[in-house]
Amino acid sequence: MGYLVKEIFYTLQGEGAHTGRPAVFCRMSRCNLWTGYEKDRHRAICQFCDTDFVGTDGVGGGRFATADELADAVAQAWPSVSTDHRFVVCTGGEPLLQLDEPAVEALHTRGFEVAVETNGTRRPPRGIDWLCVSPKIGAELVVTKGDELKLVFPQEGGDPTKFEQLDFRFFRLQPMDGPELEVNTQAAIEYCLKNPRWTLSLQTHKYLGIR
Ligand SMILES: C[S@@+](CC[C@H](N)C(=O)[O-])C[C@H]1O[C@@H](n2cnc3c(N)ncnc32)[C@H](O)[C@@H]1O
Ligand SMILES: Nc1nc2[nH]cc(C(=O)O)c2c(=O)[nH]1
Ligand code: SF4
Ligand SMILES: [Mg+2]
Repeated sequence: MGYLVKEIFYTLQGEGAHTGRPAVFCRMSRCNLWTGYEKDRHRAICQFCDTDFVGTDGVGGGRFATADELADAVAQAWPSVSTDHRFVVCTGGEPLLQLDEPAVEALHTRGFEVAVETNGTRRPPRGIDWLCVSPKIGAELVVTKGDELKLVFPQEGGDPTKFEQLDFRFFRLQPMDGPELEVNTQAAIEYCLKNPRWTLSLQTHKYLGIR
């Protein structure tokens, strides 16, 4: 068993409410909505993924046998020994296939606030400090409350009004990256202007040229 991790790296959170905040990203391997192989993309439930989450071969990646080993690797990526302002974003792939309560506890023990980016198809363990759910049309959403709902926009059959009654503090539209990014960004801007409950989330790291 253990935890399979694609990569662990330190950068600024690029998206959502914590945009600009220094964070260690712990990108877990594997997803339940796509194999991660290009040959399978056309038949995946989630077809627009911008991420390589296959294997454990990225910077800082590997197989960590225990929660303590995983949390030690995350702590090692934080630039100072000071535990002030420590922040980890668990993402993937789909982190909730692997992230469990012992891992969250081990990260807390090392002074980390724990954020998660999830597709919302798996129940989160207790103790997560910031839960960002990004629903995928065609996949059952089981996580109906959290801190931030970040809808990639537009998605066929993904009218934002479908999500407005859920129990989140922030509702964001994130333009779908890909060949239509510019058009999608304009559409998201227009949607937010007309429906002010929704606010724009840009993938600022891509504009800044950081990871
Ligand atoms: C790679 S996913 C990993 C976490 C989780 N599997 C999920 O989907 O939320 C991280 C974030 O990137 C978003 N994302 C993935 N591909 C995107 C794209 N082409 N354009 C905009 N956002 C995208 C996801 O919706 C999610 O909010
Ligand atoms: N800088 C930066 N911010 C991010 N926010 C969410 C990301 C993700 O892939 O989950 C991500 C990422 O890959 N890089
Ligand atoms: S659910 Fe997340 S990690 Fe999985 S394929 Fe979609 S965007 Fe990528
Ligand atoms: Mg990303």
